[in-house]
Amino acid sequence: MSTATGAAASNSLSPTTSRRSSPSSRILTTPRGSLSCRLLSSSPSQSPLVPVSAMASPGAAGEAASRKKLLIFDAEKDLAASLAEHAAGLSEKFAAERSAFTVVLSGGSLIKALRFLDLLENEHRTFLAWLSRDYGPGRGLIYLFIFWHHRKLAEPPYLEAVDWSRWHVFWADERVVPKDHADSNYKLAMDEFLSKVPVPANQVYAMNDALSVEGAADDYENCLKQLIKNGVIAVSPVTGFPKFDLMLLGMGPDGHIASLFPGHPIVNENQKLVTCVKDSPKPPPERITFTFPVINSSAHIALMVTGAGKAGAVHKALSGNESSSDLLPVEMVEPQDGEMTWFTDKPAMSMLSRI
Ligand SMILES: O=C1O[C@H](COP(=O)(O)O)[C@@H](O)[C@H](O)[C@H]1O
Repeated sequence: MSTATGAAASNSLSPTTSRRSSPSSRILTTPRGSLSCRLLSSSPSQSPLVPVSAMASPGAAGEAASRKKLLIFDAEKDLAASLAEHAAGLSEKFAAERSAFTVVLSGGSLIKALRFLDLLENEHRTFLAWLSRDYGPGRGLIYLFIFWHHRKLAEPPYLEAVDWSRWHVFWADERVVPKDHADSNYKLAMDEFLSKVPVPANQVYAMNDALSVEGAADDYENCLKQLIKNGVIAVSPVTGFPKFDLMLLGMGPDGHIASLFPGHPIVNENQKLVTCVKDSPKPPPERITFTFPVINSSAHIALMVTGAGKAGAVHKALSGNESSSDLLPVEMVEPQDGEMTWFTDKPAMSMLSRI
């Protein structure tokens, strides 16, 4: 059995998750291959999970196992910490290797999981509440004094350890609305994440919101091509498409990723880097999105899927009962020149049976 080498175990930048979690590892096999599976739980013996169904091809499964990993967390904060460690570790690796770290964001719930800052502050609040309750308000006040006094040291390690100047930030998809609109993925990321970390503003590549949906897609594709010429974005020698260092994806309850929706013809786009949709089933209707060849050429894909509302799509994706002509977009995420890690929780996995 191969063991998942998730970020929590491998990254030296922060010990937070490995300190708090008690991991156990398994292989999750599916008809379309297998996933190295790590169950991260504060009480692993009580944790349910994990699905196994017949493996179609041992050879292909072995290859897929090395490319796909599944992490299942008990608590949202542990998932967020592990995702943060994963991103920080890759940032360190790529900044050293190629002086740039190209990161692709999505919208939705993923962004909440990237809020590195709130994570530790919440932990301080919890610790403070415990200290005050069990040892009296005096101890709580002393801790509060030390915390504020050493506030810079107490801030999450990423702020100091990550070389944010190497980050180049993109979006896997964007809703075609003004940048200050509540539906904008750019606004969400700026408000919740990018405004809290010192990524240089000229390395944040937003969609041009002054253009039509077609114009915005072409403009974003041209932006990518220019950055390939400049050497900021790598190219996959396997696919010939841009190879982003880290692609952060979420998944909708219907199994969509980025703005690639089930049954929409653009899921079959195999030439363009960026395309558009004018009839998105989820509002707003006009969106631009990376195509599958770009997504699947990434060096690292992190797919964050949490909550019971996603359990149906997760079940379909990981149990593989449907014919290949009926794949959900999430099932079409297949790294061609890299690896993929699912960051999930137990509610999202709840429709899958135990091993
Ligand atoms: O519309 C979108 O939805 C997906 C999933 O969002 P979530 O809130 O269910 O996690 C998101 O990944 C995508 O970027 C966004 O445009």
